Parts: sequence; C-alpha cells; structure tokens
Amino acid sequence: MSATRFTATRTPLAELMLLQRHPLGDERGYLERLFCRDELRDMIGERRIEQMNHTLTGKAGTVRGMHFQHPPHAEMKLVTCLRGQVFDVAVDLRQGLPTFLRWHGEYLSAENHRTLLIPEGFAHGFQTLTDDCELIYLHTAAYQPDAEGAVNALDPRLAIDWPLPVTEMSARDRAHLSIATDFAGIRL
Ligand SMILES: Cc1cn([C@H]2C[C@H](O)[C@@H](COP(=O)(O)OP(=O)(O)O[C@H]3O[C@@H](C)C(=O)[C@@H](O)[C@H]3O)O2)c(=O)[nH]c1=O
Repeated sequence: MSATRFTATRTPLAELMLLQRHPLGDERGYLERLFCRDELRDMIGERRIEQMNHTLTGKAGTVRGMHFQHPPHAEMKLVTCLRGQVFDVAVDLRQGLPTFLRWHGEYLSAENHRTLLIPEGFAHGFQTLTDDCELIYLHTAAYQPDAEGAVNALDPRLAIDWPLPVTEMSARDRAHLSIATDFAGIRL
C-alpha cells in the first residue's frame, strides 16, 4: 500500500510550492517523510539532494536571509521547521517573470507539518516567531560561498511584512544593499 505523504499546493508565485506533510500516527507518535523523491518527482524532476543543513535560532523576532546562490550553483531548497514557528519568505528574483520582486510568506511550524519548496531563482529568508526555532533545509546544490547572493530583508522595495519587529540579524545580513534600480533579475 502506498499512501500519499504530501499534498502540494501552488502559491501565487509560479513553482513556489507549499507541501503539507501527512504523518502516519500510532500510539507511539508518528512517522513522516520530510522528503520523498518519488512522490515529489513532479516538482523535483532529476534534481538530487546534495546537502542538508540544520539551524537553531535562539530568539523570536530574528530574521535570517534573504539568500540564494547564483547560477550555475542555483539550487532548489526545501525548508521545514521542526521546533517553534517561523514566517518563511521567498522573493521571486527570476528575470522576466510577471512576479519579479514579489514575495510570498508561509507560517511553518512543528505542529502544522508544512514545508516550503523553493525553486532556483528565489531568495529565501525567515523570521522566528518563537524562541529556539530549529529548521532543516534540503539543498539540491552544495554550498558555494563564491556564488552566494542576497537581498536585504528590510529593503523597502520588497516591503516584506514581517509579523514581528525585527530584532536580531547577522551583521552580514544587515549590510546587504538594497536592490539596485537597474537589477533585472536572475537568468537561470
Ligand atoms: C549555508 C552554509 C553556511 N556555512 C557556514 C558559513 C558561516 O560560517 C556559517 C553561518 O552561515 P550563514 O551566516 O550564511 O548562515 P545563515 O544566515 O543562517 O544562512 C542561511 O540562511 C537561510 C535564510 C537560508 O536560506 C540558508 O540557505 C542559508 O543561506 O556557516 C556552511 O559551512 N555551509 C553552508 O551550507
């Protein structure tokens, strides 16, 4: 018997998908898949998971992001929250798309069993809404410091509506410049 362990829902940004995970529960608790290449094949295609990262963020109100990797190291990310609650945001940086520079956010928590599937061409970041948030990221490309790109999470042009006042950010993230007026986007 093969159960469907995920329901995928479109977001207003093409190819940015919200996955609802379906845990299989019993008297001990539950088992759920965080990733299944077979079931997610329509979205994953021939991509492979190359790296998996785990973050702990101590204080509510903290923002990490907004990060991406430039081609040819552009990557799809699947972002899951295993402790606490975050507001997870993707910004569309794809050149020529009608949704260029639009952002979309979803609440992810241990309780709601949701994963955001973020394709190449998006910047990603999040704000913690509780203390001690733990996230798991699956990456389809290895970390390449030289290919890192970022947009400022507080850029007025993006106008991301963070749910809480932004408290902690890394010095690096605070220093990211606002998007240049002539920025045409990422060509994949
Ligand atoms: C992302 C990454 C960082 N590092 C190192 C670099 C640095 O010394 C330390 C912390 O890195 P950062 O400050 O970039 O961590 P952080 O700001 O949490 O970066 C993360 O932000 C969120 C929003 C994402 O989407 C992730 O993909 C990632 O970019 O870890 C790795 O060794 N491997 C990795 O894959």
